[in-house]
Amino acid sequence: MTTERGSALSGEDEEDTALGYYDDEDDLEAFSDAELGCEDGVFSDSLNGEVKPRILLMGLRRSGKSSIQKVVFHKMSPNETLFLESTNKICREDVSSSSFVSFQIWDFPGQIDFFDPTFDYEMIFRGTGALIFVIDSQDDYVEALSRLHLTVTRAYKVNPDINFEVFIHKVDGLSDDHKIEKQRDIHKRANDDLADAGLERIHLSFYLTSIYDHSIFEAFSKVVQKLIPQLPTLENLLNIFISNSGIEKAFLFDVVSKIYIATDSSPVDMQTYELCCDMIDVVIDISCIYGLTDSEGGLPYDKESMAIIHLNNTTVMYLKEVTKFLAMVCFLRKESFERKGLIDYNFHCFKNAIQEVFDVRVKVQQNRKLLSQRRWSKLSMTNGVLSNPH
Ligand SMILES: Nc1nc2c(ncn2[C@@H]2O[C@H](COP(=O)(O)OP(=O)(O)OP(=O)(O)O)[C@@H](O)[C@H]2O)c(=O)[nH]1
Repeated sequence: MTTERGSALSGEDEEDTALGYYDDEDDLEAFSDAELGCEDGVFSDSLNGEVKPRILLMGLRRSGKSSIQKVVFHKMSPNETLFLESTNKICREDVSSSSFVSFQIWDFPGQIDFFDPTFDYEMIFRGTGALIFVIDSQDDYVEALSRLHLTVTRAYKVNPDINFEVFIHKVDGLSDDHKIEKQRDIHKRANDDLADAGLERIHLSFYLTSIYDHSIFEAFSKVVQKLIPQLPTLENLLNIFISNSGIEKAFLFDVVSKIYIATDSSPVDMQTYELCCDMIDVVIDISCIYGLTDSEGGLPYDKESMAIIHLNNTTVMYLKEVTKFLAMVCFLRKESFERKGLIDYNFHCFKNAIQEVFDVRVKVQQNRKLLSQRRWSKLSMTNGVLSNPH
């Protein structure tokens, strides 16, 4: 049973948790509701009370599901995905890298049959936070659309709270006009199918993605953000921070996956996001080469990690460590950076506030843990009495 791995990853204080990207392959039939600890819309490890949203990766064969997972969470280079073998069973992976980024990804084989009576799709959808359906935009997508419709309607019946996310994938081979055209067509057809079935209330979100640029990271960021209950608080804190520090834009990044878990309320443009990703790469690469002593392993990122980059258009990029796996990346004008003391003081207050949000989360988890332990011991007592009446 794999929940032990989940427990090992998610200790009481996740800040102490080792970088937690784990591979785990299991036959779905091996799971039961009780073992997985399914609750409404989320996965809860029955022993440690950790609640992890589940993200499903679905779509036709060769649409690019495993490549997405490998590129975003395993730092695989896009070219290497050419050699990935077809997935033939469900692969489950725990992603628990930072205080706020903690979820499970289930990668499904393309040929899975929902109507197979041995396939317990109700159990799977009941524990799901987001369903990502990947459509290969370079292929004929008629079959993918009918599959999308089937999957979404089935899932919605079981769990109307699932976020449905459609990745129109492999758009690297398309011109800009062609991309927009494809998105419009897929959007229209998918929503028409739902309307014909009287299911207009199902909301589908669409993203143009490719593993060959940052679009896949940006799309994944948006999917993950919807699953972070503290998101409004984080956004609010960022808004307060930037308005008091003369900063134009600030992102809170998970440094391992380069998923941004929050940003202030001004709009995000792709170029800014790409610059942030590049800056994180530079910091990690330089630290890897010059920052690690021989005895150290793991991520070369700590309390001292910070970087300042002056761009040639009078913009300054400022990166600072927030927690073991989170970094703040800010954009500001050269003039505003002259008040670095004020920015650092405000950043200090921001960091404390984040810590408080995190403490509340830990408390909730501890309470949940106590509750589930009590339930667990009650259950084993009852079983003991039943099986051993003497
Ligand atoms: N051009 C392009 N090719 C991609 C992209 N993403 C994945 N691919 C390629 O698509 C092929 C199939 O990718 P996989 O990740 O194995 O697809 P899958 O959906 O997991 O396939 P199954 O395991 O059979 O369900 C590979 O050759 C990838 O290199 C992309 O964004 N652009």
